[in-house]
Amino acid sequence: MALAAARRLLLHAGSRLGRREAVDGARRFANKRVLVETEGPAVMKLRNPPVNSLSLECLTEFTISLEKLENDKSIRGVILTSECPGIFSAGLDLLEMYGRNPAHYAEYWKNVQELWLRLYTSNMILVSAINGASPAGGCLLALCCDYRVMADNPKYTIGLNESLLGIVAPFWFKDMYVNTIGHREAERALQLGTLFSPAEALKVGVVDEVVPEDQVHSKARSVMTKWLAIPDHSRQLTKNMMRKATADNLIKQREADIQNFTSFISKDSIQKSLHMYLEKLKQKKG
Ligand SMILES: CCCCC/C=C/CCC/C=C/CC(=O)SCCNC(=O)CCNC(=O)[C@H](O)C(C)(C)COP(=O)(O)OP(=O)(O)OC[C@H]1O[C@@H](n2cnc3c(N)ncnc32)[C@H](O)[C@@H]1OP(=O)(O)O
Repeated sequence: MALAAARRLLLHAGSRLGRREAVDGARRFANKRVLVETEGPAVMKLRNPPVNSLSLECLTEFTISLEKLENDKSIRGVILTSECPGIFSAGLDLLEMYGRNPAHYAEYWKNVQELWLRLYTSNMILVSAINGASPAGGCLLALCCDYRVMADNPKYTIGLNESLLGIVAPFWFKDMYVNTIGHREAERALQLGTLFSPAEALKVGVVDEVVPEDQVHSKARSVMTKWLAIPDHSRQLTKNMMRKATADNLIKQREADIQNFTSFISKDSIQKSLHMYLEKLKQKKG
């Protein structure tokens, strides 16, 4: 209920902002954590500092922005990137999965599923300009895209590292990984929780291209131009043919997946693992 109300408020605020900024001449709309520019190829920028973690608010704003773009028939493609220096996205917000109650976990997971289903089955062309670290849920966002361009900076890593946190990537994360890099590579990377450097990610197929950091956005734009030259109807039908079974696999068991997540994440042993991981992140500073 609370989330539905927040969603209505955000939609309302989003459209108000949209109108005001259009009057200024810049075709863009924004909410607090997501900025969307629709001048030229549409660009969606995550801006949830310090690390673009996907908090419930961030997920909601992201989903709403995507919905608005999907409803605008003049927009055929979106570049997904980050406004936080050195970070694409740190993935799901650990604080949404730690020390909360089961109802909160269920609500959070429903919204994670929702964003994934929308991104993965989007009719639009999605290109990610990965301009920073992209672990776990950050990698998931990138994997939903049709093409991934990553900055050539060895400090940036990408991959599904859940097992390093003592948690398990859900079956639909795994399915998408298998679809992208094949069964053997996915099996190894998931068990080890591998975070790939850009060069390794390119080799294994987690990303499609690695370019110098200052060329990530221009490369993403030129990729978009190429993809936009393909007729929408044939490209969309092909994308649907490739992805539908994977998405349907979650759709048919959404409720069970929410229950699984809620009971798994509520376990004392899992909460303890998350606590230790969060402490490790804190200690890294000191
Ligand atoms: C068998 C049945 C299974 C059923 C299903 C069950 C499944 C559970 C599966 C759940 C899936 C989860 C997927 C995820 O996405 S989990 C999140 C994984 N993310 C990470 O591991 C990233 C952790 N972060 C980092 O590695 C680094 O922060 C960094 C992104 C590389 C950036 O490094 P740096 O620039 O040095 O910044 P700091 O490390 O100092 O961080 C700043 C600040 O941000 C906090 N933080 C970092 N990441 C997160 C996060 N993901 N969520 C929340 N908060 C985060 C960090 O703690 C610092 O906070 P303080 O300033 O307060 O210390």
